Amino acid sequence: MGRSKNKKRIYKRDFKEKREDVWRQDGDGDGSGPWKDSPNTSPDFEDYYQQQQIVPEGEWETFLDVLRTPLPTTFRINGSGKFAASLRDKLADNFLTTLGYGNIMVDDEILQPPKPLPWYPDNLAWHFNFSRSQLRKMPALEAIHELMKRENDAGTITRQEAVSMIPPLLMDIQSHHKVLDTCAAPGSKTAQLLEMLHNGSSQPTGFVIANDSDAQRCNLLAHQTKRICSPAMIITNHDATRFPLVGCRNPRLESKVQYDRILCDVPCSGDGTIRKAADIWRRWTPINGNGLHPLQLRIALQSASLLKVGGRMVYSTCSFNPVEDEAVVAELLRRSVGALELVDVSQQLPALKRQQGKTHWVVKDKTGYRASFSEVEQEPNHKLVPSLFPQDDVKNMHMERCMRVLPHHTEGGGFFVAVLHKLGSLDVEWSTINPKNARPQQQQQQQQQQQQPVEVPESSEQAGTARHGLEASVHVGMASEADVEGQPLRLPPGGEASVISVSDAASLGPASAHLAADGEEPMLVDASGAHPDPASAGLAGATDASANGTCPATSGQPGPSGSADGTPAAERPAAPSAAPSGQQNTMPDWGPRGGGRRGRAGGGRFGGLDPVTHYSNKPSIDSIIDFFGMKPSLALHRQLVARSPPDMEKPKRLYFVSGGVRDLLQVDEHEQLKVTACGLKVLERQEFKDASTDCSYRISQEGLPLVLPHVTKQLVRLSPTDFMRLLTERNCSLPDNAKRGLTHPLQPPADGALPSLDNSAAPAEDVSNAPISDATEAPASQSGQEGGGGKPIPNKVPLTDPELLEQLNGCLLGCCICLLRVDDARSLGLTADSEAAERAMVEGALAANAPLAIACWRGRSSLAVLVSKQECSLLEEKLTQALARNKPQGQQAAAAEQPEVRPSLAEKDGGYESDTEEAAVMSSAAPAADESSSPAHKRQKS
Ligand SMILES: C[S@@+](CC[C@H](N)C(=O)[O-])C[C@H]1O[C@@H](n2cnc3c(N)ncnc32)[C@H](O)[C@@H]1O
Repeated sequence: MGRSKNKKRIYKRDFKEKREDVWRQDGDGDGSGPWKDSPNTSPDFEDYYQQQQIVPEGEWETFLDVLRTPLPTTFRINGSGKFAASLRDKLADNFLTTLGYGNIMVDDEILQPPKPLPWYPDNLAWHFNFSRSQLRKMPALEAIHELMKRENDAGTITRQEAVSMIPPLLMDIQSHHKVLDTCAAPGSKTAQLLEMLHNGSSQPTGFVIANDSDAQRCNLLAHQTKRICSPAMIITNHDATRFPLVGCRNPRLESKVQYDRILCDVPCSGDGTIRKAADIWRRWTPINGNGLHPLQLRIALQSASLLKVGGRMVYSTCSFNPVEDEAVVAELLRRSVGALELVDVSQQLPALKRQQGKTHWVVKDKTGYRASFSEVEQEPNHKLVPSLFPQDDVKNMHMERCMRVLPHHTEGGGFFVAVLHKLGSLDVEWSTINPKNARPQQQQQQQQQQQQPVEVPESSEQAGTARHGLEASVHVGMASEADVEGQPLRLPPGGEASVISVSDAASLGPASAHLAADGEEPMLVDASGAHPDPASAGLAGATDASANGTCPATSGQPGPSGSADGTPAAERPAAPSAAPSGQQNTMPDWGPRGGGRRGRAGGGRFGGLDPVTHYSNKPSIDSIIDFFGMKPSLALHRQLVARSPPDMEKPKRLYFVSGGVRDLLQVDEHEQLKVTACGLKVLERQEFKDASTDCSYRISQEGLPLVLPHVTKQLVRLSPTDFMRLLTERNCSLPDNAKRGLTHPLQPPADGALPSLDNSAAPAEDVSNAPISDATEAPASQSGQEGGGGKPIPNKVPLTDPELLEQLNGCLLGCCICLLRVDDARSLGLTADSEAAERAMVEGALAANAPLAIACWRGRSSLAVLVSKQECSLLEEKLTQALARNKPQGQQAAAAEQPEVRPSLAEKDGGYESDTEEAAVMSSAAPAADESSSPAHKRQKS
């Protein structure tokens, strides 16, 4: 099948990391940002929403007034449990000591101190409302803002709009759940979902798929979720209206993956964010909502078909508009014919004030308001579809269970949420979206929909109002999911093939028509091209590989979601974990996904992206296990993947995936999933040969929080002084008695290039600053020092702590992990040991509360860090703060009297202004006890 004209070729570069500055203050009400030229009024908007009666009587003016004020800044403390609670208390304490207990007056205006969101569980989400000019006027406020930025960088908090935190809280995520986030970028909700998945399990058996149709925005997703350090995440790049139903090829099987939880946070007109994006006032038109409705509906329909029976789906928008909200939900319920119902969540988040969903609304087009479709159906040129309108059946759908959150009720933005439960399989009635199968009355309706294209925004400006809405629909059909090695994928009889077909899509409006136009097959069709007969499916619960047979690929392994008896995977006895080191790996190889060499070189199923394949090179994995003394609790043999052709012996990077992700990839043998990222990078190739090891990999800094609890060798514990010194100098020499001769020289890569450092974490310049000049030894010219090749580094006092040297002597040359001594870490209030690290993961606070540890290189005569400068700065910051916090009282007071100017991370990176005032205000900014090695001390000396 040829490549469609409309398909956009995707390259790896589309997924390169680009960082969003989430702390940038948009529209802070002081004349900067989008508020500057905004009219803050729109007769159309006001008229439309008064007609819709979305605001309770008597509150209209307050509603409008609040919409014209900027949105407060809100953040969420990552994770849950003890770690999150202690950070919450620390922040609360910091706010109080910085701002005092009384009111804050700026320009005769009383400002409220930061306070917790009343409805968010355990006070783990906070908000504050200071404008940029207020920040400037009061250093204490600026200090708070800086603190937030630092904590955000360290991964302990996430800035997120308050209302956007609601959907995940209503999803009841458990660690064995298979979760799909259909429209996930930039990923604030995905991060929340992942934390919830980890709550209670360091290696959950479930997973989260974060999907977005926009390749560039998938990259934002990767960034947003990276700091969670979760092996249970997959990022995919599909049009959610055609998200593939993943399954085995074996025709006897019904091993289709369906999801326990699905979030449809769909593209919408976004007028609920008007306090943040004030230009919406100027660009607002009801036509946006009418145009987005079909896309939203198709995403919801496809999602519902991928939902497990018994599963929960949340549909949400940040739009006030009933045609994007209630109308979509109503049509979804209508087509499900009882297979879906709205869940009553009125008792959840009791402190959250909300409005019930509506049973009546009106639709507006260019000619005016319309109450029902019958008013327009005779008009030749109308562009409205029946599902935009309320119909009689809406009254029986419990629309009061939907919730609309209004800004003046919550001090936040506007939001709409509906929680749905799947009661049974979506059978014949569901497939009536295909006109061929429709009942006569429905056929008539659908023909009308087909003939009358939906009204869409006309100008590009109008289209731009939609939050990643219509513009995203041009991504439809980037890759042909229909074609598996030239053959349409066949479903077993009875497959719940409610995946929307081309003709279905055409019946739903212009974006769908585009689908049909590109001439692709539907993703899952039976041999005749029609939907298989779902009535015979009995499929609803039969989502497991084990339901009717055994998938050869998973033979002997539990299916991805549970057994035929419906027992969730998590409740079944665990499958044998990793093959212990040295033992035969009993895991059958997955076989090449997607039919072998189909990566970039081979033209690729998803042109430009190498396939994700199981890494099963036993000798290589054994050597890693042996070198680092990895415990069998980390199932390296079973759960390592690489982004490379399956026969590549030593790929550059190895990623660890959770059992759930592994099962999913294994079942997705047709490589239907267009995976742009998955798992956690734990190992990077390192070209060296030492007499004592064949290990070709070093541990990547990014993967340390996950790997560390399972490592028993190559661990080096340092005092805070030496640890700080290592972080600031990045390369420390060793005294003569710790120098090592080599039986076999370590070999630099063939091209003479530096071993690659943590590429994703380190920008290119950091790599050029890498402290190792060859694979054997710490730096020569690159770190501005002499040395290398075993020569001592002049002007450097070597590390001399005998205990440390003894440990280094016990290490093999090569990668080692440096971390704080257990007692020191504990007394500084930092995570110290593997048990605590495990607990941090179990609480979903992964990276942020991992032990202070750093991947290093034990060379012949030096110890050098293997991470970027930025990474070192973050750790340095964390240690400095811990040392300052734990200073004896007297020293803290002295430090407060004579505040020292400590270079903030931001300042060092050239990102923000100097934080002189902050240093004066925040006790945590006082210099470290370890004066000689603190950055401040170094600066003073210089
Ligand atoms: C409202 S945003 C999602 C926000 C996100 N859930 C979060 O919490 O950060 C909508 C997203 O849907 C994506 N999108 C638009 N059309 C889509 C489609 N057909 N399939 C999948 N994603 C789509 C956009 O690229 C955009 O990132």
